[in-house]
This record gives sequence, C-alpha cells and structure tokens, in this order.
Amino acid sequence: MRVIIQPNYANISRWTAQYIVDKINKANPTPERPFVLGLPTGSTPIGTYRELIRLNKEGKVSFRNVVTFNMDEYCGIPQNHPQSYHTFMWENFFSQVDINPANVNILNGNAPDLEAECEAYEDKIKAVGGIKLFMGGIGPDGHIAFNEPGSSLTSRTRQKTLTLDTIIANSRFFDNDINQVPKTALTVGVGTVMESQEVLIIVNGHGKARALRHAVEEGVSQMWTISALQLHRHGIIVCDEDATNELKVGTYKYFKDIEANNL
Ligand SMILES: N[C@@H]1[C@@H](O)[C@H](O)[C@@H](COP(=O)(O)O)O[C@@H]1O
Repeated sequence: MRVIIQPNYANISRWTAQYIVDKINKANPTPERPFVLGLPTGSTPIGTYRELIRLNKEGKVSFRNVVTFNMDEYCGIPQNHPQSYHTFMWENFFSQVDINPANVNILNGNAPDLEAECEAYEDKIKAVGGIKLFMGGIGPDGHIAFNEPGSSLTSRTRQKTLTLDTIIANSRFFDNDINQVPKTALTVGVGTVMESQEVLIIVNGHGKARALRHAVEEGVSQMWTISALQLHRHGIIVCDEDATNELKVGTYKYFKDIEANNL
C-alpha cells in the first residue's frame, strides 16, 4: 500500500487529479478501448473534481473516451433530488467536462427491481473490461462506498441499510434532519472495488483519523471495510496531515520517507 501524506486538502486534490490525468493520458483511450474510472461522491472528492475540471478546460486531459461507474446511490429519493448522487455528480463534475453522457454509469436507486439493477451494474463493469482505477473516500467509521461495518469483504453491488452513524453524518446534507436521510442505498461491494486494477482512497481531516489508523495499522476486518485495501496489490491512500493524527510516529515517518524518495 502507498500512503501519500500531503500538507492539506488543496494538495491532496491536486495530487489526486494529476495522478488520474496521468493514468488516463498514459492509457491513451479510444472509443473501443476506453479508460474505465470508478468515482465517489461526498465532500472529500470535490477538490479533486475541481482540479480535473480545470485540467480538462486547459486541454491537459480529455474525458471523451472515459467510462465512469459511480460507487453508490440512495434509494427512495428522486434522481433529481438536490442530494441524490446523480445530482451531485452532474453538478460537481460531469456537466463541466467533455464526457459523453452515454459513458456515465450511476446506479438507479429507484429501479423497479433493485436486485436486477445491481446485477446489471456488475455485468456492465465486466463488459467494459473491469475498472482500471477506482477513486473513493471513506466514512468516519471506515466504510467504503456504502459498505457499512459488518459488510462482507467479498460483497458485490447490492442494496444496503445505512447505519445510524452514517445517517447522522449525512444528515448535514438533509437540513440536519435524520428523518430526511434515506435509510438504504445501492452500493458497489467491497469485492467490486477491490477487483479494480488500482484503488485510490482520499482521506482528509481529523474526523477520519481513526478510520485511517484502521486502514493502515490494524488488521483486515469487516468492521472497517476500508481495511480490505491491505489485500489489494495497488492500493493508494492520499491523506492530509490532520488525518494522520492517530498513526504511530514510526508509521508516519516510514511513509513520508518512502514518498520523499519517490517524488
Ligand atoms: N457513500 C459515501 C461514501 O462514498 C463517502 O466516502 C462518505 C464520506 O463522505 P465525505 O467525503 O463527505 O466525508 O460518505 C458517504 O457515505
């Protein structure tokens, strides 16, 4: 696992966006051989999306031959709800870059048959050759996508019930009213994310420090689903100084030293 420790959120966003851009450009994607990118929502990736938009506008990268799969979507709120992940993605990213809307994939949390929707999503990922790079964030309890504590580490796309912790954390987007937060969501599984060729997780702020410790220093556990990243051959965590607050000094120094020699 690589752990890239950046001074602050702005640096995390720049580093991550540049990493994605370099990967896309190196792959030199075509309509027949697109670059397949997994994407998250949440406040964490907003800075990265802004950077990607800037780099796209400056002509440093094109998303024309990029196919995207989003991690998750709430069930039971309309697609055009201000807090749906569809709305989030179009407002914060897709509408501002040159992506082909036909290449955007987001789970439909209102599909008449949710199980069939999830199966079709997995099939579509396979049909395009799998995800090359999955970018993600984590919840304060270490969940990845909506794979709440206790989720199988080999899980696939399915409907999940949100924990009270997540409902409370996400209520900030729903007038701080937990009753307005959807109780379930469709989400890719931990197994779906781990099958990607590379997984890049952004972690920022003191609020995620405990989760980062579990991701890096503690054992692999279904109670901290991000810890599955330890089993991935190409896992990268990009974090800020505040998120490292609970790491051992030795762990912190080790990763700092490695990356100082890398860059
Ligand atoms: N399903 C999303 C996750 O994909 C995201 O990582 C998490 C953290 O959100 P934030 O980045 O706002 O802290 O929120 C939600 O639970």
